[in-house]
This record gives sequence, structure tokens and C-alpha cells, in this order.
Amino acid sequence: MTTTKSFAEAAAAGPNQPIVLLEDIGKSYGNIAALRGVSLAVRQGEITCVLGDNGAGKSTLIKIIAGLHDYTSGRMSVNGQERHFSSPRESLDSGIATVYQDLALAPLMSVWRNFFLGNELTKRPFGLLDSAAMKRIAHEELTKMGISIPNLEQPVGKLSGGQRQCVAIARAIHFGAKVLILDEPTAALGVNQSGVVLKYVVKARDAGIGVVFITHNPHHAYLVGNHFVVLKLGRVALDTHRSEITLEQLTTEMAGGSELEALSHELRGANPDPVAVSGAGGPADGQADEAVTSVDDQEKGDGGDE
Ligand SMILES: Nc1ncnc2c1ncn2[C@@H]1O[C@H](COP(=O)(O)OP(=O)(O)OP(=O)(O)O)[C@@H](O)[C@H]1O
Repeated sequence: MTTTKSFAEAAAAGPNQPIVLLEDIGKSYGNIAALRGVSLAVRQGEITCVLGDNGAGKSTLIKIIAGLHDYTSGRMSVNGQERHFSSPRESLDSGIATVYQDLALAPLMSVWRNFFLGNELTKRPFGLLDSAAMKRIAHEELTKMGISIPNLEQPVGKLSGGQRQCVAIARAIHFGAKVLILDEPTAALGVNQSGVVLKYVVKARDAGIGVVFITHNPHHAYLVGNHFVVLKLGRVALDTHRSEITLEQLTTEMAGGSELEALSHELRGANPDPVAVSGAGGPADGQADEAVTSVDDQEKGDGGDE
């Protein structure tokens, strides 16, 4: 098919080859088509933001890359090799780390134990846990990322949501992720904590990782993104680089774009007073506007603590 070819050719033409390349991906759950013809390139040192409303297909897309679901049509390649992951372990072993909203951290365990969860260091010859080495490395890695957690012995459940996200990101980087998929990392966070997390998303990008940042918040996406893909009802509605779009355009696209304009006309017809709906995003807009300033300001006081 020409569409598939042209996306793959265009993706391969740049100097920065995609690590993960999805071409014309489709995924059906029985007779529900969750994704149709989705193409996406994840590149080293780039943040690709995938935006979309509820039901747009974001989770399905993540699950395919993370090895939880297989796709039903199209092609996924990792470092140029076609792949069908049959488990999350296969995705992880290919250098793809996924940080879910619920984080898969053990809340009652210490920060350092969580950092090494599933990858514990042991001492020879008896295979006892090497606690001293794990504490030291966790401390070094978090410090390297500029994450300040004074006491790594405290249960991870006592950290703020933002700090927990940062621990999960630092852990993925330490264990060699080449691609980091972040599932709505700022969705449950307040303005200042979102700023803290966005800062580490940028650090991951600057460390050379290809980041996929899933969000429904265009303000957060625009603060950090190099590339934006908007999904609507399982299809790619927009695929563009930062230089080609403004925050206002991205917000309008997410808010419904042309559908909103049509609704605005319809409502105007029914109501003599004009109704301003274009670009509206409800209360979240105001909140996110604050976030734009807070990312720069967050270091002044808020460490993300609750
Ligand atoms: N396991 C499943 N079985 C059947 N249908 C599903 C399943 N998972 C998702 N869907 C459907 O696929 C479509 C895309 O869902 P998906 O969860 O990927 O969207 P999303 O963008 O992540 O939405 P949200 O932000 O609400 O999580 C929806 O219509 C959803 O109802």
C-alpha cells in the first residue's frame, strides 16, 4: 500500500532513524476497531506526544508497544526488525520501558527496594540481597537525575505522586531503556508536581532516550514535545512537528477543532447570543496555563511533596 510505504520511507529518510516504527497499525477487540491505520515513529532523543480524548486508542497503542497486546494489521519494527511481542518481558528486553499511571511500585517497600524491584542485586556465593550496593546505586542514579529524596529507606507510598513518577523514570533509565513510554504521567498530579515530572521527562530525552508521552493535556505536551500525534476514534487525526504547530492550534485540535466550530455555528443558530466555544478546554485549560509558568518556577519551593 502506498500509504505504508510513504510513511516508512519518510521515517527512514531523516538522519535520526526510528527506534520503534509503527506502520499502518490496526487493532480490533472482536468487532471493535480500537486502532485503524496508525503510523508512528519513535526516535532517539525525541519526545513524541500522543494525545487523544477518552477512547481514542492511546492505551491500546501503548499496550501494543509494551507487549501486552499484539496488533491485528500493519507492521511494528524495533531497530529495523519486524516484531510481534508476546509478553511485556519481550518489549522490555528490546529496550522499551513502560511507566504506567499506577506505576507498578510496591507502596510499602522502601524507595531503594522499589528501584531494584524485579532486578535485585545479589551477593555470591549464597545469593543474599546486596542491600548496600542497591542503596548506593539507587542514591547515585536518583542524584544523577537531580531527584532529591533524602531518605531512601522510607516506603515509596509516602512519596508524592510526582516523586513516585520520577523514581519510576529513573529506574527505567538505569536499567537501560532506549524507549520510555509514559502513560499519562501528569494526569493525577497538581500543577507543581506536573512540572517536576515534565522536567524529568526532558532529562530522559536529553539522555538520548526516545520518549512516548501519552497525555490528554496539550499544554503539558507542548511544554516538552518535539512531535505530536493526535488520535481520534482510533485514527491519526494529526501528525506534526513542533515547528509546524502552535499551542493554540494543538489545543484547538484536541478540543475538537472543526467539530467544535460546527457546534459553535449550530449553537449560535439556536441562541441569539454568540457562544464562545472554539479552543475551549474547560477548567483544565486554566489549570494547565498555570502549569506553563510552574515548570520554570517549580524549583523555587515545591519538591512535589504532598
Ligand atoms: N479489552 C478491550 N475489549 C474491548 N474493547 C476495548 C478493550 N480495550 C479498549 N477497548 C475499546 O477500544 C477503544 C480504544 O480504547 P483505549 O482504552 O485504547 O482508548 P484510550 O485513548 O486509552 O482511552 P482512555 O483515555 O479513556 O483510557 C475504545 O472504544 C474502547 O472501548
